[in-house]
Amino acid sequence: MARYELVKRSVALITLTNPPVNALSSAVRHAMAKSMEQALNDPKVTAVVICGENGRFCGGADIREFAGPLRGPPLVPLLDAIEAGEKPVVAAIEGVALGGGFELALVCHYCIAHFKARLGLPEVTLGILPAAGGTQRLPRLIGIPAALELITTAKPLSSRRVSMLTTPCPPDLDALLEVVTMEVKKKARGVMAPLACIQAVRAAATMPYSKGIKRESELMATLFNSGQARALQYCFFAQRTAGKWTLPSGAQWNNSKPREIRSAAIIGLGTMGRGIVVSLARAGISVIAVESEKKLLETGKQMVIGMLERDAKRRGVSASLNLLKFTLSLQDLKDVDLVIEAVFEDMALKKRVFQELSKVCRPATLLCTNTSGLDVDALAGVTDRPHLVVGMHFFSPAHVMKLLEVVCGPRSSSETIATAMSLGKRMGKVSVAVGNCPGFVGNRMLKPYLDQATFLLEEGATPEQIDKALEDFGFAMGVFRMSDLAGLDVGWRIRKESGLTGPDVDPKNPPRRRHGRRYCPIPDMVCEQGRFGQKTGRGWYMYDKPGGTNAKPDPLIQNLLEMYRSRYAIQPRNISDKEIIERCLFALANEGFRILEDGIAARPEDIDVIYLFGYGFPRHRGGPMFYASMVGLERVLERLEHYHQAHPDVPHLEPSPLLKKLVACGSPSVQTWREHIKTMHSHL
Ligand SMILES: C/C=C(\C)C(=O)SCCNC(=O)CCNC(=O)[C@H](O)C(C)(C)COP(=O)(O)OP(=O)(O)OC[C@H]1O[C@@H](n2cnc3c(N)ncnc32)[C@H](O)[C@@H]1OP(=O)(O)O
Repeated sequence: MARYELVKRSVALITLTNPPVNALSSAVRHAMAKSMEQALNDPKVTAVVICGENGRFCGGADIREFAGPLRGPPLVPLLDAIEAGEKPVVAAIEGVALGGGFELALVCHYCIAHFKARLGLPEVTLGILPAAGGTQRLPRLIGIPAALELITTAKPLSSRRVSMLTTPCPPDLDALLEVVTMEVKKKARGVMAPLACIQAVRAAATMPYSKGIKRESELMATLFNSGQARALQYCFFAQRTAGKWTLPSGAQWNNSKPREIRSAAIIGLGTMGRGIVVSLARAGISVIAVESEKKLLETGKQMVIGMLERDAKRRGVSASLNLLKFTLSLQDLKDVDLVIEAVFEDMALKKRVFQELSKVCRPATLLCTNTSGLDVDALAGVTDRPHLVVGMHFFSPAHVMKLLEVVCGPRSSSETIATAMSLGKRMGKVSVAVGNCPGFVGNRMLKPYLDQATFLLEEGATPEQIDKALEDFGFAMGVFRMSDLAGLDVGWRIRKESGLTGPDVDPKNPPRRRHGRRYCPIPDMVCEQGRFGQKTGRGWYMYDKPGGTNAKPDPLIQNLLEMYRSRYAIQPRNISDKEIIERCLFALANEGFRILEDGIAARPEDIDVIYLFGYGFPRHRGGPMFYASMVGLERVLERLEHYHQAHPDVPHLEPSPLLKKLVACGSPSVQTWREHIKTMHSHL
């Protein structure tokens, strides 16, 4: 846990040895305390060097230990003792010095850092604050403005006995803190940890060290047991768990070898295709982009080049334009390692593309589809290599959004899945393996969520009221603003294709029940007026111009809602924010439980990661499944039963069997749900 060596008969070298990141677990703290004592007591030792094994100084406290009672020596006295020691202590930093690791470096009298080392205080991302002296020593060392920036983000430095310094303080401290508070509130709506960080730094500026450190620990005590801290720490592990896919066959992330992908092709240079080309080129992969018409090819080419050049400028690197080739001919794809189809969301068209690819590409080429919800296996079925077909569902804009759903068809081989997952990682995506069903995980869950929002409109709410409730909950965008951004015509087309709406529907009296369940025709009525969202300058809101982003409530929508309600004799009622949140989010989580039952997602963490990275679910709420567990499964069940009784024609509100089962088992923690799903069927 910490190795002690005497070097050159006078220097004690203490090496932290806790792979993979040398986290400060209780065993490490214990070993460090012992080693420090040995060094300080040995008259031969004139100086101490602390470093970490395997090129990593220290990743901070062991986050896994947060869930249990404190064991072993606490960190603060250990660090205070190092700082106060009579012998000079040097932190030799390679790799990372994060959180407690950085605070350890801060108490050392000298720091030597490799130029590639990353030093920072990421505690806020876990819903807590740097409570091993970080908020007290850092402002003393680098001043309030820089410390504030680092504590709410991350950065470097070194010195000695920092707690003895006075904090350099700007004359307009209150104004500065006010500005930072406003910024933090705007960026991280409702998140407690950054605000507590600001209070702790205020203490560094206004109190002596002994009082400041006390304030730091009080603030930490409030955060440490908060639901937000639990949610953010859950997210940290969920993100890492999500990459660890596993199939019922036993094939999984650590026993399936991905293929090396050197060249790829993208079919279709629409918004999605362009984003995927940029992501691939940025990852250093040669890309051939294919379009069906010269004009579309030229437009797509110019857009891709512009995107890559702007991106390279921002990152201070040169744009990898030499990796790109643009063509109108599928014949050019005969030698590529992998193809991603990103054509229009039309099954017949996609099938034609896959049949063509089967003929053109060499037999070993992987064929992937970027469909957002169509049957991946039906596409595999028209090829000569169903085992090499897999879904790679990117989210728009694909060069920005981190999420990638890797859709495993029943015939996708483990090597194919491993390759798609590994390619996603190489492109900097958070990849989650999911099963094949309409809408996969993300879009399948979106339906009940959107349905509830539109039912609430019928019953008396407005788009802005619903959006405000969701934004106050923490979503970056409410459901109607998000729909305007994505384009309302996409859902309209899908509803038409699935027979839910179309020319047979009486436009004057559209029925409110379709396919045997409640249906809200308002979204269709909005589309019939040519209101497709931001791109047309009108949607659920109005915008200054087509493509505008500044959403304003539109009196025409208000009129439409009033006329609609009076046509169907609906008496509008006052709807509380609580009802909005419960109906939208419990319906969302309820579908998540069904997805787990159906074996479309392997674990709740996968669903939560999809919602965090693909749908703007607030991280400090942990994701829909974690949120349900925090509310209490019993309460979620009771509320769903209540709403289902009030709306029996909405099957999505009927509590899922898995939710009932978990409640019957005493509402176990989200991390153990998997044990209760084990016996169920898996589509992965
Ligand atoms: C009070 C609070 C105090 C004093 C604190 O210090 S709070 C902790 C502050 N530290 C952090 O938030 C750092 C968290 N870790 C990371 O950001 C990254 O893991 C890393 C930059 C250190 C390394 O990144 P990378 O090389 O990509 O590796 P992974 O992220 O995949 O991690 C490898 C495995 O190590 C586990 N891990 C990482 N950090 C910790 C930690 N601090 N405590 C416990 N475990 C940690 C991580 O979960 C991975 O585990 P497996 O998935 O492989 O099982």
